[in-house]
Amino acid sequence: MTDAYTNEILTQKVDQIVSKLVNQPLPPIQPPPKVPTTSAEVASLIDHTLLAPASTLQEVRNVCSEAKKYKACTVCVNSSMIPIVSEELKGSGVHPISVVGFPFGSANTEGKVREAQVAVEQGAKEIDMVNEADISFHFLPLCCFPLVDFLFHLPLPLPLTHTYRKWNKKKVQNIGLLKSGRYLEVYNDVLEVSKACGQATLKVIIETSLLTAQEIIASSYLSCLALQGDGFIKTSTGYGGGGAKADDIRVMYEVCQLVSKELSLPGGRATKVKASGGIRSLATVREMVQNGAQRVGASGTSKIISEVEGGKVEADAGGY
Ligand SMILES: O=C[C@H](O)COP(=O)(O)O
Repeated sequence: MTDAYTNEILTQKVDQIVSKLVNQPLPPIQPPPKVPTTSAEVASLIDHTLLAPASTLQEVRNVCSEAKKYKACTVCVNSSMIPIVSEELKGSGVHPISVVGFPFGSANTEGKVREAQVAVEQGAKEIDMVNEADISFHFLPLCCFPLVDFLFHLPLPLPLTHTYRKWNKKKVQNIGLLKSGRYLEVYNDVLEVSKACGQATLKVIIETSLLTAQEIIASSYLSCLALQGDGFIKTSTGYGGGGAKADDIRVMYEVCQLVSKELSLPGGRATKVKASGGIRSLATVREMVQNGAQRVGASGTSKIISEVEGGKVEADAGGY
């Protein structure tokens, strides 16, 4: 936990960056990122992923073999599979990744911390955690005083609180309960897991498909503040009903750059962006990179690599 921020401070900071970025078309990144062309370049960006709940040990072994064959960056699996993946990848230069709090992010922080610690002890070199996907976007000044906000949300048959609740529900951008202290919770959720990761790289999945444009900015911002220029923010679990979109990647990249400036990080060090969810073609990989992604999560790596090797660039069939 940190005493650097309070909910009020974070609410003000989130409101500022949201009003700066939301619905503002962003220019292409300058200088343009290098777009991968060879299979080695594409593979070096890819976290080869197998997160299906019914994945067998043999399927996990197959994914490890494919990743070694392609020279993928990593293999991304559920935490229970880390021991076998660490064994399969030993000495290969391909790193094991464990997801944490997957796929909904609604596990408590203590549970995510412990899951990350064990996965790192068992060989995970990167952790992909799911952040609190349900953040609420406060519009009303009353929300800045959590106690008042809490009292007003009690289901009391009072016209004033009833009106406030109705209005707030309309105002609240997101599903899920309006809970006071939410921004601080989201921030501390990432901070505590990042401490547990030690030298392992932490990526924070914000589940863009569940969030409004404002919330994508807010969740990216809170995660970047906690990551302090390290690690990645990542679009999707692949289980949230939608996947990576170029516009989302671009704005996430912009948030990473703005936080780097806000924290005056040396050499402009900034948290990176990982695109994941529904990426099934080389064209989509390239589009994500052009918009700021420096890592791609995909279960369809074989198809993407065969496109590169076969020289055939298929139109994107769309991942969802
Ligand atoms: O980390 C999440 C996965 O990369 C989702 O990817 P997928 O839609 O290619 O299965």
